[in-house]
Amino acid sequence: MYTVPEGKIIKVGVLGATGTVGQRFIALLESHPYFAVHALGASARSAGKTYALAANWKQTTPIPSAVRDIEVKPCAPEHFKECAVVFSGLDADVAGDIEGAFRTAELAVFSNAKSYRRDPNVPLVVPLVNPFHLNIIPQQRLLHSPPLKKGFIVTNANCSTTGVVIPLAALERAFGPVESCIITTLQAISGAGYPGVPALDIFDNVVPYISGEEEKMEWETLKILGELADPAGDGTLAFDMHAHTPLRVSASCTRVPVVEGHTETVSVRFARRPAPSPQQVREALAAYTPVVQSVACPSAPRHAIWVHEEPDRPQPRLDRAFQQGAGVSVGRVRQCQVLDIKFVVLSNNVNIGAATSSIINAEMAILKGLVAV
Ligand SMILES: NC(=O)C1=CN([C@@H]2O[C@H](COP(=O)(O)OP(=O)(O)OC[C@H]3O[C@@H](n4cnc5c(N)ncnc54)[C@H](OP(=O)(O)O)[C@@H]3O)[C@@H](O)[C@H]2O)C=CC1
Ligand SMILES: N[C@@H](CC(=O)OP(=O)(O)O)C(=O)O
Repeated sequence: MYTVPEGKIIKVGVLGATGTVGQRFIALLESHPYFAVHALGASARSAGKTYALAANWKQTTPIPSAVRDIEVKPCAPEHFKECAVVFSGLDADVAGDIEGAFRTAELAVFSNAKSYRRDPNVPLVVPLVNPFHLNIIPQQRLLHSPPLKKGFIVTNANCSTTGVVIPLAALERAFGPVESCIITTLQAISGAGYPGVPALDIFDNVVPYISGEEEKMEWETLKILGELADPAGDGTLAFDMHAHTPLRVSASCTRVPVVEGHTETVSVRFARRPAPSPQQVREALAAYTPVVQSVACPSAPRHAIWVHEEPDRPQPRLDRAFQQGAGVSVGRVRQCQVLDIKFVVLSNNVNIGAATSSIINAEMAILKGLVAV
């Protein structure tokens, strides 16, 4: 493993820097031990302005002084060529073409958009779950036309998927495969970006539909919890989509009048009989230590999963800022009369659901020697 020498600065760029996720990147990177923001990109509406003028800043901390006067550039690779890492918070409508062009220009892209999540050579990485999926990057480079030396794309997951796969990974590590999982989400309005859902739609209301969200959750969970395998034994890697035991996931997604923090109610059935007890599940969740913690990624949370004993937790307003939103909070672990166990999970959709995941993924890729720094 590569170790970033003390005092070394790694230049990074942020695409979609003015948006909800982009602003969170900027806020988090301000105190990062070795990443320094070097270039910012957004649409033609913002390009040419200083960041302070272009961004309608909505974070609870002030705009970092180091970025206030940086000129926002169009999202073209030539403006980012000095960046070892490029984070993307681009709108999905444009992310596919722009991120693809950045990869072709030999840049390392860590994306929040859905555009490449289903690509068989692009890892879909929730850093507290499957950082070993980064191992497909050399193959991704090789299969690119022309083959690449440095460029690649890593995606992170849909924010609701992220919240649920962390406890599911902990349960699978402790008790073996989960067979079925039924999820209902209560998603915050910040998940829809800015300005997001109109006030007249969400105030005093619950909207029981988020376009494409249920399908993403049901599919992404299988890629993330699956293995990166070599099915033909010829060195060609492929994601096995949890093939060792079929995993059935059913998601129902709703939008609720919460600003930040996605709540999800989750019921699971294990393959193993007898199933673990609620107390065994609580202990396994609390004990879960992801690899990114043991290799000291600076943005990894100290507790991947915080297990609440109080009967009325987790709650978005109380728990979304815990550990800067880098872990998840679980509570109400109890017996399920239909499947085996049910619980509630709360994750910060803009932090571990988006920007924090990309940052830890980049830290891990650097430690693995996959990024030219
Ligand atoms: N919000 C969340 O909780 C999560 C979001 N995501 C994903 O992250 C991405 C960003 O989401 P979010 O921050 O919420 O979205 P926003 O709508 O808040 O921000 C979108 C960003 O994309 C930029 N942009 C839009 N059009 C163009 C263009 N033609 N060329 C260059 N830049 C453009 C905008 O720049 P400008 O200001 O100049 O218009 C802005 O910086 C999306 O793909 C989303 O699906 C993933 C997980 C969670
Ligand atoms: N759709 C999610 C956020 C998001 O943008 O997800 P994705 O990156 O999968 O499109 C939400 O509204 O909360």
